[in-house]
Amino acid sequence: MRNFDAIIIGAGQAGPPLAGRLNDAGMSVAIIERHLVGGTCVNTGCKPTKTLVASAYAAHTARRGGDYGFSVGGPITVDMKAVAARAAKVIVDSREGNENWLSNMDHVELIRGQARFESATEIAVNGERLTAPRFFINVGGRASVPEMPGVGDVPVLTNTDMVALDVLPRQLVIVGGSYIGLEFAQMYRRFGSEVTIVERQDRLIAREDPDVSAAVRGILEAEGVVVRTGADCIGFARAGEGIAVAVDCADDARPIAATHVLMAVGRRPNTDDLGLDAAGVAVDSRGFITVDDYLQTNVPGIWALGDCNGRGAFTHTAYNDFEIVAANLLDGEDRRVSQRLPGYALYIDPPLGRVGMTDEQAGRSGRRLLFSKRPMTRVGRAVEKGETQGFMKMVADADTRRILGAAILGTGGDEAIHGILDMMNADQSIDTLRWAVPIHPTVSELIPTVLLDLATALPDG
Ligand SMILES: Cc1cc2nc3c(=O)[nH]c(=O)nc-3n(C[C@H](O)[C@H](O)[C@H](O)COP(=O)(O)OP(=O)(O)OC[C@H]3O[C@@H](n4cnc5c(N)ncnc54)[C@H](O)[C@@H]3O)c2cc1C
Ligand SMILES: NC(=O)c1ccc[n+]([C@@H]2O[C@H](COP(=O)([O-])OP(=O)(O)OC[C@H]3O[C@@H](n4cnc5c(N)ncnc54)[C@H](O)[C@@H]3O)[C@@H](O)[C@H]2O)c1
Repeated sequence: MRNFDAIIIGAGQAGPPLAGRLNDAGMSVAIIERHLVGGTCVNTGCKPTKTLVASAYAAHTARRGGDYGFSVGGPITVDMKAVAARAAKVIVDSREGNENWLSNMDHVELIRGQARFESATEIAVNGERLTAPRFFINVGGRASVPEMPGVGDVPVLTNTDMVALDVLPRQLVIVGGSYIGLEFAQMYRRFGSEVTIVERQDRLIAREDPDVSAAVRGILEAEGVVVRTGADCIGFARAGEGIAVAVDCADDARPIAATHVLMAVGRRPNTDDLGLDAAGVAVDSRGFITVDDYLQTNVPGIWALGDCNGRGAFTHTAYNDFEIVAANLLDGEDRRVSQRLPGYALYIDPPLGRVGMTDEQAGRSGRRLLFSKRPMTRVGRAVEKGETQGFMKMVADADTRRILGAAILGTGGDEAIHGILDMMNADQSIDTLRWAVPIHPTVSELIPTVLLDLATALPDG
């Protein structure tokens, strides 16, 4: 039995920076990783997808050359081997950077293998037992492939397969119309595939307001992505060399022909093979580890960080989990998850930047509200770039004069949203930016204008 001051399970987005802080505090740390250092984000998530999105954007812009006054002298075709190689390099560089970072920590040992709790104070890895007074679980999640008619009879891809694909699917059917589904849908359409999104709910990305869902759908359909919402009878069958994907229950409904099927219907936590029972760590009905506001599990000395605790599903929330735990343990602070503002981006083009409540959530909060909305056709920077799809909008509390939420679906929306996110984090009134002098021409320069336009009803109702 080897003894450490701390054991971290999983080298994803929270584990390595936590190892760094504990190391700097002089603690001996074992960090266990069963697969690839960097976890989902680096190897099969954010990094490769945003690299692929960039390739798709470049191809799309080249096809739009005529809009900008140039031509490329022939049809734009995509070399999927080169596209995949570019993504692979970004992955490997990032992973190696993470590995080097960990190996340079004097008191940290990276152990490759599957960790499993034997008790609340012991884990087994590679047949060896390790013990520590503190455990930090950062095991992340994986794509969920639910039981659906015929799902076991056909090959089904997940994000892990998609980022490694170096061929162009002729007919790609994507089940699930949220972050993963929409990002892959647009990029593969731009690479040249026929793409159909099949979504069970009656609109895409249904956690957003209906106007956001509708605009996102319009953006994708304008590029030739087929969208089938309200899909109530999804099923799969082999059809010759390909796959037939049933969508609707109607008797006369025809299945969609696919060469490839991507399953993008959510993720499940990697908690089923961790021996949590032996440690007595509680999970919820979906397997997410139950934590309190400080990310402590029900067992003293065991914390859970990142996707596996169900309190966030993003790299920045996993990283913030590390910041919270480190600040409380090492800096004597009182940081809590409930202090975190929800913010995220959807990386279709143009991207959707989001912070705080949707209009619908704000409406349900019972507050007196102010709304403001501006189409990107009235944002100079968007006009100049020839990228005028989308809008920016905001909802605020009429009494406290605080912004409650905002969405920027438009060029640069993933960056510009931070002007609002920072204001909300600083708990500033909507009047604060009255005399700000933003830089022209930017998308952000319209944020004070949108704030000044806040009114009790949107112009369109
Ligand atoms: C396609 C896709 C695109 C995404 N894009 C974005 C984006 O643009 N922006 C964003 O913020 N988020 C994005 N995400 C989400 C983001 O990747 C995750 O939120 C983030 O990686 C979570 O980090 P984590 O540390 O909790 O878990 P992970 O990164 O999943 O790391 C967990 C690690 O634990 C290891 N592990 C698991 N069980 C064990 C065990 N028993 N023993 C040892 N090791 C174990 C795993 O191998 C893994 O390396 C995306 C996700 C996907 C799938
Ligand atoms: N830009 C980003 O930050 C980014 C990008 C990709 C992934 N992610 C993370 O990855 C996680 C997983 O993304 P995701 O898109 O797979 O999941 P999700 O949970 O966001 O959405 C799943 C979608 O699939 C639909 N769905 C569920 N079951 C279905 C079924 N049986 N048939 C048809 N449709 C069904 C849901 O209605 C929903 O629209 C997200 O929570 C997100 O945090 C983030």
